[in-house]
Amino acid sequence: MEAVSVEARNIELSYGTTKVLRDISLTVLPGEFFALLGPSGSGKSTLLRLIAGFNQHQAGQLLVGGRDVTGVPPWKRNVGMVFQNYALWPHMTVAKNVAFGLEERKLPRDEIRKRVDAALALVGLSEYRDRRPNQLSGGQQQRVALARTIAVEPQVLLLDEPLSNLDAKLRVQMRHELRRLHDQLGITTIFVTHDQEEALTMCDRIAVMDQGVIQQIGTPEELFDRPVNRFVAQFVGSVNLVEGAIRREAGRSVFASALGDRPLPGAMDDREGRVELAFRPHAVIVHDEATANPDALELEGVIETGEFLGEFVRYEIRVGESRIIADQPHLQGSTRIEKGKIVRLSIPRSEIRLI
Ligand SMILES: Nc1ncnc2c1ncn2[C@@H]1O[C@H](COP(=O)(O)OP(=O)(O)OP(=O)(O)O)[C@@H](O)[C@H]1O
Repeated sequence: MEAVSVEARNIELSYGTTKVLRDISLTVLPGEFFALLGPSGSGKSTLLRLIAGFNQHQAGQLLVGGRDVTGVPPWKRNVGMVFQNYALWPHMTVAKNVAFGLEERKLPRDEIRKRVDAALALVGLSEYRDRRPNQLSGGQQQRVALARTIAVEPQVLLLDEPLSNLDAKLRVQMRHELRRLHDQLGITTIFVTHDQEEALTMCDRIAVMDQGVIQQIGTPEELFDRPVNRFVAQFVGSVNLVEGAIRREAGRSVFASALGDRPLPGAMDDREGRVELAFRPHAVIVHDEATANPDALELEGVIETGEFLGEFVRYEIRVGESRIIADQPHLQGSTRIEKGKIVRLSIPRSEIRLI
């Protein structure tokens, strides 16, 4: 089946007087694996249910495969949704659960058998066809829900937090399985999650949502390296954010903030006035001696805490009136820097963004 695009144009949706989606515009390309990422209440499920046809918008347009589907009921949309709680029939076998939607559609028996077999094989559950849902693990139930949705051969696959009911290890494993399944089917897939790691690891592109507004759309690398605002910088990965003002002084840019007055690395920006400096904890280099590197922001601080996280140590370092988080890789045998020690920090110019 040919993959289709999904396009939202200036969509507005309110429940009563509460605005839940504001001016939503996005295009999911044919065959793309696309995430809607945001905190609880940001409107991502509402948008997904709108694409499925369970919600109606008050303004704007929704197009699937270039066709306006406004007002078209869910069962006529050729869109398949996997719900967070799987919604399997407890009294039916796995095979029956998968066949259910096909029987509803009154497909010939042979066709139903063929599609059920293919869908179960695809999710690796052929041997479990005669079990009931309560005889399966959470991950297996998840796969039945997927098989059931895939069996009806939808043009668009919608996944609402499909991994949130699984334990941590299985969640990571299912990420790979879902991605593999998507790549095999080539089906346009929209995935709702509040877990940034899930979105970054699995998806081609991500729309970050907050309070019913799309904050930024981009590839995982674009969102991580070039967040457009404070919200995206904080939500996608961890970040040091320092508010301050830049002024020109003797041909150099000086950044005045709770860190103190610090010269900025040369040619970083000729902007003046209020800005927010953003840099990732892993971009901070902690050392004993000042380096006077003209291509880095140089700071001095005192170690307040050092948290051992296995691959790295996360230090909280007091700099002036502010605190900086610095993640330092941990190698075999290296010891943690003790509390109270004075250290130098340098942040390479290329790792600093002005927001
Ligand atoms: N049927 C409804 N009636 C009124 N308000 C609703 C309804 N459904 C959702 N809302 C509100 O709409 C907003 C967005 O909800 P939505 O479920 O889309 O968010 P979400 O980002 O998916 O969050 P979560 O991850 O918690 O599901 C919330 O403030 C919620 O309280």
